[in-house]
Amino acid sequence: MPTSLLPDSDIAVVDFAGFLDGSNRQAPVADEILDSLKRVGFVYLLNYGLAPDWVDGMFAESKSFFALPLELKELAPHPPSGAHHRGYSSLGREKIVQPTPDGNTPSRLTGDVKESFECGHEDNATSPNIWLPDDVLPGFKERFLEVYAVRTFLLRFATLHTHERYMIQRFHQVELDIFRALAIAFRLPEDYFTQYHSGVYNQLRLLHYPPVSAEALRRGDVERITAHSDYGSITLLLQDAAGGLEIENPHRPGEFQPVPPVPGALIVNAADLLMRWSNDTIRSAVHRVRAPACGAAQDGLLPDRYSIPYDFDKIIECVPGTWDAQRPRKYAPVTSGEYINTRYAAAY
Ligand SMILES: O=C(O)CCC(=O)C(=O)O
Ligand SMILES: [Fe+2]
Repeated sequence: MPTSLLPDSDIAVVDFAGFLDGSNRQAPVADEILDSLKRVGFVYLLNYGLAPDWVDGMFAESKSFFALPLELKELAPHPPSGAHHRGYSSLGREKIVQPTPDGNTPSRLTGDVKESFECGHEDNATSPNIWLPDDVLPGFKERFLEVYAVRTFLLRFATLHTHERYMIQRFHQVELDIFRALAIAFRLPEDYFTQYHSGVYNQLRLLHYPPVSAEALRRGDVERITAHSDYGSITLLLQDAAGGLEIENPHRPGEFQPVPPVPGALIVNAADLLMRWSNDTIRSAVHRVRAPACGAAQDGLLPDRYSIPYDFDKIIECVPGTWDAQRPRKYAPVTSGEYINTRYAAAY
């Protein structure tokens, strides 16, 4: 059984510590994660391996970036095409769209009420990073890259290597741990998924949703981020306490339920390629950011919301055990770069 389910939600809150320290590597931790991803496509992880003060530092970094005047943020402009998804996108530039079941991509006239900054691995030659000039926000680039590769001392290795320090890719390491758990839950070799996740094609996004009228959001006149499913394999999402994230109710399509902030938790949500990879046994849930049930100030405005999604790529053929003569493979193998670039290209 899941560690717990939130009230009014089907999403499990799973303590990952036992998996990381090796004391609970088999079921139930791995099974709970897979179970929640199959039922709802989302799971919360506690004690997932990133220190709370480091996460706070990421949000502080994000706030200093977005607090810059527009003309300075525009010194790292996102290119006109969404296929090169890097740099700064001002309010309304990104218009997330969800393909219809027949595969068409609708176009949108107005953009999401959010601004974003995207960055990836420095070794990704197909989508080079776009940085601000060094003197605009000194140290920003270095601190950002630290997310990918940082010399650090992780507690969980402390007992094994007490006097060494490790070059570690922090988010990437979390990703690999989650995929190890998923492989165990699928009763596959532990490296079944990790071998496809080099980390080079991953991206980190800083998102800022400025104050907006709660009423206008509820009426659907404006969107913070419109209903969509994610494109890659999984997304790791850090959200602040503002609220507003919702997923489509797995039992009542078309209705949405909140994914409320859980202090200290990382949200893990399965994306389209993992759904495809699992022959649709895992859900890639449609989600959006609207107005939380409470939270608007007296003037009717919702406060700022900051979130930090990190997502992945690679690719992708149906996992053994999810298909057989009765339930044939639904999808041919696909390379994720190709698939993901098509989806981002449609959003600009
Ligand atoms: O801000 C959020 O919490 C949602 C972000 C999101 O869904 C995305 O970037 O795909
Ligand atoms: Fe998303």
